[in-house]
Amino acid sequence: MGTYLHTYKHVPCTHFNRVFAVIYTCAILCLLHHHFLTLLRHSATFVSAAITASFLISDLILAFMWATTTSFRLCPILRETYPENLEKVIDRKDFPAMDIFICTADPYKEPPMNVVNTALSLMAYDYPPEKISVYVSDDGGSELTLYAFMEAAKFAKIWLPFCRDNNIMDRCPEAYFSSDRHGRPEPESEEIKVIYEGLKTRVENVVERGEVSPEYITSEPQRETFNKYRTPGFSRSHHPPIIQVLIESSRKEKDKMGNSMPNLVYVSRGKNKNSPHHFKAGALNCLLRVSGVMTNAPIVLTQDCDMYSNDPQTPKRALCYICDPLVRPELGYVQFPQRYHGLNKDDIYGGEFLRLFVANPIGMDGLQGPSYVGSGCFFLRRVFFGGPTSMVSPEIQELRPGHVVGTSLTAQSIMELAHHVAGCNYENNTKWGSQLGFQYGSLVEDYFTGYRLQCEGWESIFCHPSRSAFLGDIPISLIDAVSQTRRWAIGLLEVGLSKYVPIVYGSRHMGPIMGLCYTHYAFWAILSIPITLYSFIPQIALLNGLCIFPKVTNPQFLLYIFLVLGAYTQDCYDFILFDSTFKKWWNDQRIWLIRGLSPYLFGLVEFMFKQLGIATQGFNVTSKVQDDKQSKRYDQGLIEFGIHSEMFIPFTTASIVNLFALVAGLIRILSNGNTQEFFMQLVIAGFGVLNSWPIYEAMVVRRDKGKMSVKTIVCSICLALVLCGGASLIL
Ligand SMILES: O=c1ccn([C@@H]2O[C@H](COP(=O)(O)OP(=O)(O)O[C@H]3O[C@H](CO)[C@@H](O)[C@H](O)[C@H]3O)[C@@H](O)[C@H]2O)c(=O)[nH]1
Ligand SMILES: [Mn+2]
Repeated sequence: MGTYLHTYKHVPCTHFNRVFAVIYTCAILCLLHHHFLTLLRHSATFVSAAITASFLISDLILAFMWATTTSFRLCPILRETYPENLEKVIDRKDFPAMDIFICTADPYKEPPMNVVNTALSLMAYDYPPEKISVYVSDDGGSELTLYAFMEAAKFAKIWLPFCRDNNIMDRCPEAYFSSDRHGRPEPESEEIKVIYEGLKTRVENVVERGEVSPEYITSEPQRETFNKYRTPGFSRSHHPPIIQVLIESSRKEKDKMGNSMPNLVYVSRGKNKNSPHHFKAGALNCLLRVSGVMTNAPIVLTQDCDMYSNDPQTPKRALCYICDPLVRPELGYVQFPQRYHGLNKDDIYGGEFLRLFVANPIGMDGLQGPSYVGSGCFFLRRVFFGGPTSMVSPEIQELRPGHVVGTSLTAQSIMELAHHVAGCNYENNTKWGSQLGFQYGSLVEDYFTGYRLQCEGWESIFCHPSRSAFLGDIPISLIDAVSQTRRWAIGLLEVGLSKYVPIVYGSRHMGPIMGLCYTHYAFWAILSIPITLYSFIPQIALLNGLCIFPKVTNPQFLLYIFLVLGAYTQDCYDFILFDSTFKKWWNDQRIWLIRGLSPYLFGLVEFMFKQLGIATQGFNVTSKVQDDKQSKRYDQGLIEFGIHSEMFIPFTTASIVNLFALVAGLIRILSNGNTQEFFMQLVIAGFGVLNSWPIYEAMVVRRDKGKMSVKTIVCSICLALVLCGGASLIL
């Protein structure tokens, strides 16, 4: 292999994809043409015109989304890295320094013990420790999190040498101790486990009590620090900045074996009820500044608090691109995919987001590179300060990307400046959030930031090694899953309909195909329109004996079959191609329908409210707490409804209407023997019923706590009756 640091190859089916795209486009045009003609010629009544128009709109949206999806299939590439060759190109002592950012926002939704595990796994990277600085942003402003990290700092002195000396792969303690390790256990692992369990018990006790009780506070400086959280008027949304250096590498702080340690810094940025704090983007910008003042490493890794490292080689893989002597000067970031642990066998909530996190980035990798997905991304710090050829300077010298930090982190001048740049009013009248740092103005700051960077001319690379670089938590209840998707849908629309409309602005700066890729995400929410129309109109028409699709003998019928089967087969093929399974695909297509009828729909409505100035929810953090019974039901593959939510009503109503329609349609056929006319409507209703199976089970069969609530069922039945009854009056 020589001394290649990385190679790439094209995905095998690319030529086929291109040819298929042309054929499929022709078929779409035929269908749209047919819809137009019907609308013009055969719309005798208002009802038939309305039905034709709604299918025209639906099919236009589906065609548009299909075209955007196709842009990911035109030039996909697969890369490979060779970290074992890295040290032939660059000396270990010349590895660039790295600032690692971990964000957490709520000690009750994001248990501090998990955050600590993430931090430890990253501190234990196979990388010169003195070059690593881990910054933890605590948006929850919580002494619980700080306490957990104080304890973790002590444990790190044992854990890091243990991992290094035994060359452990699972450097996240929880993952290491809970995996069944085959063969001989590492020496000392039992003693370390006892120490780890002690740490865990203390942290969990403290979290349970909701405060750090006096017996856990061992020194006067510690007491002073915790007192900061207890001053009158202190709340998570209103407090001065708190910065605590827990491990300082240069202060000769050594681990148990006498080796250097990485820096570990806790930051809870200042907040004030009157100024917006911009959620995660605000937290990251604060860390960019604080780290800029303290270490100013040229490489920055952003990490969600639940995304622990699963492979200690990861930073070296990133260096394979960043330190490649032949690298393009526009390289801005290396993105690793978000992967998850604890998915159930067939991934009932489609939580893997295979398309979003694997297939699409592979598609964009052959163009200008993948979008940024919020976690697992190694940036060059320089990208946060303007385009590759047009530097934007920060307000103060110390924040410039090339600035060299001389003194110790804890020097008084440095600490003062760090507190200053972490203050809640620091950003007023500055360029942070627009021209500097992570972008403000969207609930998906990751997508928006990546998009703006690529428009500025930065390129990116997708690194997808076979052993996942990071593993995170996924939502294991339906309400969490749909709430997360709703937040994304809103955030994406915020970008899609801002002054940076991807199809116009994006295409102008990155070319039409990249523009289409970004457009695809921006308009997820409008998929709710065709999905909702197709879930109700054919079925209600069938209930009322109204035939709205071509007969089986009509050539138009073949067109429909080709379009539907073509899209579904290609979708399924992608899953198989990227090492997934048929069953996962099946669940994914079901959750796609549910998303259309729930988070996308609600996201679209909420976005419109937001435009009208009606207050809506902000960044609602996804819960990472695991309830044992709930986890068990998840592992059994049961969908968790449990509580009542208005978000469950549309798809439950749809499942009822589809069932009514299928039964009524079958009765009609049995009584007059004519299958031809209603065949397509029957198939659609049948497909709906097939997809709704778990919903019926949750309504009638299940007895566990995750079954559907009576309130949801009653509301949905009423709504279904109103819809069907209302329709029979009009039709
Ligand atoms: O005010 C906030 C809100 C959130 N977070 C952190 O942001 C991260 C992501 O939050 P989470 O609730 O896990 O959201 P997800 O929807 O699971 O996250 C996905 O979507 C987000 C954008 O909506 C991206 O930022 C994430 O990287 C991506 O994993 C977590 O570490 C939070 O602690 C903050 O630091 N401050
Ligand atoms: Mn998350």
